[in-house]
Amino acid sequence: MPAIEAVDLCRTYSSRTGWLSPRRSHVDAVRGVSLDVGHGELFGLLGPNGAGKTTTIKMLNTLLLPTSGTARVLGYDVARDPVAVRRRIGYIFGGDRGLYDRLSAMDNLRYFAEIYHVDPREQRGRIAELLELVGLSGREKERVEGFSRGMRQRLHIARGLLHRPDVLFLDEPSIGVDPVAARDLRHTIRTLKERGTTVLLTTHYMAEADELCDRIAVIAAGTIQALGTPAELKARVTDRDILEVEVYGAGEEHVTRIRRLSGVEAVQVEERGTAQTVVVQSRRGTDQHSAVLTALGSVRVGRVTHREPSLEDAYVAIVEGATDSARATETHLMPSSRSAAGQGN
Ligand SMILES: Nc1ncnc2c1ncn2[C@@H]1O[C@H](COP(=O)(O)OP(=O)(O)OP(=O)(O)O)[C@@H](O)[C@H]1O
Repeated sequence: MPAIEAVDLCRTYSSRTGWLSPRRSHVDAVRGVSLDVGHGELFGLLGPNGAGKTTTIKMLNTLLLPTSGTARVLGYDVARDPVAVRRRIGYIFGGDRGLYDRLSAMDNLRYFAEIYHVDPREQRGRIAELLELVGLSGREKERVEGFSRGMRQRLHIARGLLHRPDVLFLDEPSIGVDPVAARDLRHTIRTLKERGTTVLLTTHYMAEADELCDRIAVIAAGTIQALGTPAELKARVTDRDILEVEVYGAGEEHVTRIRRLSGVEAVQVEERGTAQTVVVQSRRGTDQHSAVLTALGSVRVGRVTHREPSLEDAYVAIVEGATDSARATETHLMPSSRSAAGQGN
């Protein structure tokens, strides 16, 4: 039996908008997600903003009811047995919520230990052990308001582990933390895995996912687009050459021109202060160097480098593939919807 099992999970949000003439709108946030996470596995959920990651996690940890489909955590059905699920899981999300700033780290943990019904005789020992695990020993008497973002995140993790959950949901734990704090967080997450905790992690940082995850599901537009080990996902782009071009002031028209070049499979633009890095994925052997420079026209160009494909390139290829097929479906649907409108006139 897997630690987490989802079968065809769907969630539609319905909301009313407008006051005088209210209208109901629907968003299909998750559309048929199926996955299994093994005991002690560190499983990553990656995807662009709005892909449905948080909605999926919230259905698995009982905060949201699925519209359809089923999910079990440690054998308990999330919809029918939410209390049994909650007793055995921890949920840690990035950001500022969930801690009391005016209290010390120790008082925060004592307070949550009470809420989680941790046996009073065990509280002291467990809190000391968790402070050690997350590297906050010696800082426990300080108020949380003086903590850096990284320290807060580590305190969040300690809080989420107070009741010794077997399964931990980590929703973007490293959001907004500096590289050194992010490395410490990764160390903590790895230690949790070594201790046998099952972890479901969402992150926007590919290097983090590559380093930590046993398997990864890439989710876009509410469905799983690819699932496999980091090596398996990377294997999808081993037949590609990667060209990185540092530019100053490239616009959408330049990116579109590069996308249209024969042999180009995907283009991604990363903003880096005043500069941008245009990452061009092309079929292996189709040298794009001069064609890309021509497409950039008079845009100032800095360093140009060729490199091996990474997990991030695989991710971009998968997400762009999903966007292209969604566009193709829309285009495919458009003529018939137009003609339907035409018939009505
Ligand atoms: N409470 C809500 N009511 C209506 N729509 C919602 C609600 N929560 C999320 N959505 C919509 O559902 C879709 C999926 O959102 P979700 O937060 O699950 O994505 P995500 O992958 O976690 O995104 P991010 O990386 O930005 O956190 C988005 O289109 C979002 O706007």
